[in-house]
Amino acid sequence: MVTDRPIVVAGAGAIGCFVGGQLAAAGRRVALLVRPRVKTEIERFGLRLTDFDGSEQKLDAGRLALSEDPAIFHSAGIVLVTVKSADTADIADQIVRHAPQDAVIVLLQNGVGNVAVLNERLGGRRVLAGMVPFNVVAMGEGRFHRSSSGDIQIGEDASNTAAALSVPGLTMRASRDITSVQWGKLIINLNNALSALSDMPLVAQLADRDWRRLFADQMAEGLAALKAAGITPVSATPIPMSWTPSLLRLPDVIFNAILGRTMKIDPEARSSMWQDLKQGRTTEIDYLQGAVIALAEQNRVAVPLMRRIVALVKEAETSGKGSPALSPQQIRGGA
Ligand SMILES: NC(=O)C1=CN([C@@H]2O[C@H](COP(=O)(O)OP(=O)(O)OC[C@H]3O[C@@H](n4cnc5c(N)ncnc54)[C@H](OP(=O)(O)O)[C@@H]3O)[C@@H](O)[C@H]2O)C=CC1
Ligand SMILES: CC(C)(CO)C(=O)C(=O)O
Repeated sequence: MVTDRPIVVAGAGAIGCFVGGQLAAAGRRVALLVRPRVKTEIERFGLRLTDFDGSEQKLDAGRLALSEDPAIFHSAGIVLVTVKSADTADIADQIVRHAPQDAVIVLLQNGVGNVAVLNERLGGRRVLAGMVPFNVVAMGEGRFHRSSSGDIQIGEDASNTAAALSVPGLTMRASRDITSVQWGKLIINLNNALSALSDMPLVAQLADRDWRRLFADQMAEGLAALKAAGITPVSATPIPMSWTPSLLRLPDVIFNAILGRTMKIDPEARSSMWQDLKQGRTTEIDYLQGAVIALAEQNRVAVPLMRRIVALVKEAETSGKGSPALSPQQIRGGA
């Protein structure tokens, strides 16, 4: 059975180390395909997984197999793809070369296009799309901090892979409509760019009505583009998608009371795009805003704010100086 074989994390960074670490802590056989710097970090410090609720797990490096060699896929039962979207095609080619034909491939990535890239390259293999609602920040010295709540969702399958991957501290739920769930997450991920441009932690940013109005305006453009394309996103949060822009525009006191009751986010949460700018890496903007802009173009929907945000993120990528720490007014600038 594939579930008796190791779970291999393909490209372990923030999400891969946290998810792989939770599975290993629960006694699953886990192997991480890692870059040399991540391997050295884990070998030196082990893994320390901290959570927004204050819980913590520590694992010695010996509890996981670590390698930078894709031959590590050779006996995989399940492969968790946790690379950034731009690396999906490369990792797919490595999976084709090294993983057994019957391994189940599960995508734990943002964006909606990765599943097609994998299906195209992995023709005939079992590929399940997924959606990770929570935030993980790589804090250094082997610490990976989950700073917000929510359960991972993956596509439903006959073998119930979601149940096979659920352990204490990490629940995966099966979804019958994972594509709509991924679109719902993409709409939330439109804020990754604002978080990256603001240089603010998510909690501080969401506590400020000017930032929320900007997020709501961008989200309204996104929802209009999806509607024109006939896509009905499923909310990735406990709040229905169609209410979210109005909710974001509410005064601080009311918004904070609703947020506090529906989601847990701690002060350390930062979007993955903020982490990319900080580390001088190319962001996933083309796979997030880019996917919506493509739909908007096909359906002649105007998305001027989103286009301006893409231009600002690209400028920040080119400058290589991390977040430009812009204000909402500076971002609105030419839109
Ligand atoms: N971080 C978060 O809070 C969340 C992230 N996500 C999504 O999850 C996905 C992963 O994000 P995240 O974990 O933050 O990304 P990271 O960049 O932290 O992790 C990806 C890791 O994969 C490595 N990698 C890429 N290709 C290979 C390869 N061929 N062999 C070995 N290692 C490789 C990267 O190394 P290198 O950088 O050197 O290429 C990097 O260390 C993204 O789609 C993101 O949008 C979703 C929800 C929340
Ligand atoms: C923060 C979060 C969970 C939502 O925007 C995310 O998906 C990311 O950082 O990429």
